[in-house]
Amino acid sequence: MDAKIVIDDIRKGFTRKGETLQVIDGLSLQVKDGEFVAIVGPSGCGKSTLMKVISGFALPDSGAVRIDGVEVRGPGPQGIVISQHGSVFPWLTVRENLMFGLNRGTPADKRALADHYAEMVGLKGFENAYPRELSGGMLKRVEIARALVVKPQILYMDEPFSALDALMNLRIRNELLRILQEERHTVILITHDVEEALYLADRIVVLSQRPTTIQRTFQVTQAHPRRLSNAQLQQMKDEILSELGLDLDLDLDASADVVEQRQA
Ligand SMILES: Nc1ncnc2c1ncn2[C@@H]1O[C@H](COP(=O)(O)OP(=O)(O)OP(=O)(O)O)[C@@H](O)[C@H]1O
Repeated sequence: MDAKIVIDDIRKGFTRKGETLQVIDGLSLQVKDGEFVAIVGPSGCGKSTLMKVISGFALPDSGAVRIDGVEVRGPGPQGIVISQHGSVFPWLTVRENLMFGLNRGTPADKRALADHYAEMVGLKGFENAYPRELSGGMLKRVEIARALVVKPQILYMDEPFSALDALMNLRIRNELLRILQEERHTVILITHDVEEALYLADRIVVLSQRPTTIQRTFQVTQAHPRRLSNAQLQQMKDEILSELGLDLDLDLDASADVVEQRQA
């Protein structure tokens, strides 16, 4: 099957006061229709820049991104970005926020669709609430519903759950998996959280330090719901952390040394 998204040898840098900071250095990746790809990488390596290029919010200096064979020259209707910053309008109710991006159908159709998605993310009964009346986790669910209601083919998620507490993070991950089972989207997720990637993704791409390119990819074949205590997933987690330069055994040894030195 042809790839849904083709990222073809892209390069991207930023020039300031005559100095160029090279951020992406010849990166190629293909994402299949309906695939869930997670991207992890060292802090500041260029993950968000990559996401902006893939979603059309920034243009590469060279190379190209193609969706269904068509080169991306700007943000398109087939994809929606969910970021950590949030884009819920505070002056609109939950229902109005969900109806905002809908431009087809009668007002009654739009309302019914908005309410369906509010229910899907567990916000039934809060359709008339304003964002200020919701918790952080509920707001994030409005955000997800707002992205899903327009039925995008592609979800671009840049650290979408990083502002949430651990429990809400787990709940929303499960919510997302459930929705993805019902409605097939192609997903690209950027995350700092290796366990989140292991829990959700079909494939995990590890980026190198800046200027970034793909260092290694991991195929995650375990069926959902996954148990992170699974030996293969644990092994993969160790390998990914090691790719990221976070070798846990070494780090523990190093910190034990420090403790011993302090005690001496
Ligand atoms: N618009 C811009 N102009 C100049 N430099 C930029 C711009 N956007 C990003 N950068 C620089 O590009 C580099 C990569 O930034 P980016 O935000 O893509 O990294 P990241 O991997 O997402 O970071 P983090 O892990 O902290 O979320 C950084 O050094 C950043 O300062």
